[in-house]
Amino acid sequence: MENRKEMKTWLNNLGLNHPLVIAGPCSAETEDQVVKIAHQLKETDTSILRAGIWKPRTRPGNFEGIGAIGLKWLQRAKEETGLKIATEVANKNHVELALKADVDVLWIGARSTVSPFIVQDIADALQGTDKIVLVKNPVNPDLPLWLGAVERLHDANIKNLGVIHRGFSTYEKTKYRNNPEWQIAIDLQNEFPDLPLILDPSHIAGRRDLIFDLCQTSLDLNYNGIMVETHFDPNNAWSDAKQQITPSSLDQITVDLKIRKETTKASDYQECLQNLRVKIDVLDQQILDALGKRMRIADEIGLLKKKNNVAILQSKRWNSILGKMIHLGKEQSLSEDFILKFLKAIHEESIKHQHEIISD
Ligand SMILES: O=C(O)C(=O)C[C@]1(C(=O)O)C=C[C@@H](O)C=C1
Repeated sequence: MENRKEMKTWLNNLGLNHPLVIAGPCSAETEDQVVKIAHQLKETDTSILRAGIWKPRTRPGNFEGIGAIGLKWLQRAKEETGLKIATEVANKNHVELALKADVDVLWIGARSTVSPFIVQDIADALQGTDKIVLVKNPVNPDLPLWLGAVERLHDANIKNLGVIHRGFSTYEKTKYRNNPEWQIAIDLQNEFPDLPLILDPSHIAGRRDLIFDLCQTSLDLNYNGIMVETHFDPNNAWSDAKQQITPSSLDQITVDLKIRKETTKASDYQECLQNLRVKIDVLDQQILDALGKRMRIADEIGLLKKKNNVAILQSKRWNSILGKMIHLGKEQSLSEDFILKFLKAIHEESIKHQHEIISD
């Protein structure tokens, strides 16, 4: 699969002058709930109403979705509000029922994206559809697996594709329910700049107070839209109560979000930017020169160790470098996390060089 301008056609055809907003309850609970939320969302920037009908839960015993009856409620909401409707599909049966109910947007959930078997079954069932199909990232941080799922759909002649970034599972507890790992979405955009990319801040955050900041970060990273779980009574939602917000909070978020343009031709901006980028280019060159010089010294140490039959790894020395550099980094407003990543990469390369020298 290659990037093509036409990947964005379905999004452009919506004719929006703001990022795409997909919103609606985590789960369809009752007919009244779905229809009421749809009417409230109609008054916001929302174009697509979402609701889970079949809910994959981590552990059994939680509400697992209302099932096919919910599709009728979505259809009614669509008729009354004109919003497009979206739901998650996880197998051939779901696909058939959703297509029969004329669901406009089908998404593949994170737990399905991890399995090429499941994705292939869904792709086969969707073969050639003109519906919009969105692929959530797999639960594990694996870009090829995510793109592989999109490719399977693309190979099934499905043209209206997009991806949803919902974050990645981690064993350690962080402030997020699912770690954003923004770099993965940045790498995805580098490879497929025209594949519509939508943020699901609800599943990344797991709690409503983080949703605004996540949305703002995504817009600063050129995402094309957001998918936000909304409910008129979030605290009493049957699933994911902590991460849902009211339609009016969503409305406020879209008002407060700063939508930045991809770039501008304004001459003062271009001139200033050019000057600053020249400075960065010079510094990048200096950093590379310094890294090259450092590596040649590590090579000399490697030779010395070889002659004297000394081990490559010198933990005491390495820890003292780390401690000193973290301290110096702080003086330059560089985070400990960054300094650690940066130095570890240098150390790894240094060890690789010395290993080649010693085993030569
Ligand atoms: O000081 C050494 O012994 C080195 O080989 C240099 C170096 C480094 O790159 O800084 C590399 C490997 C050791 O684990 C410690 C430090």
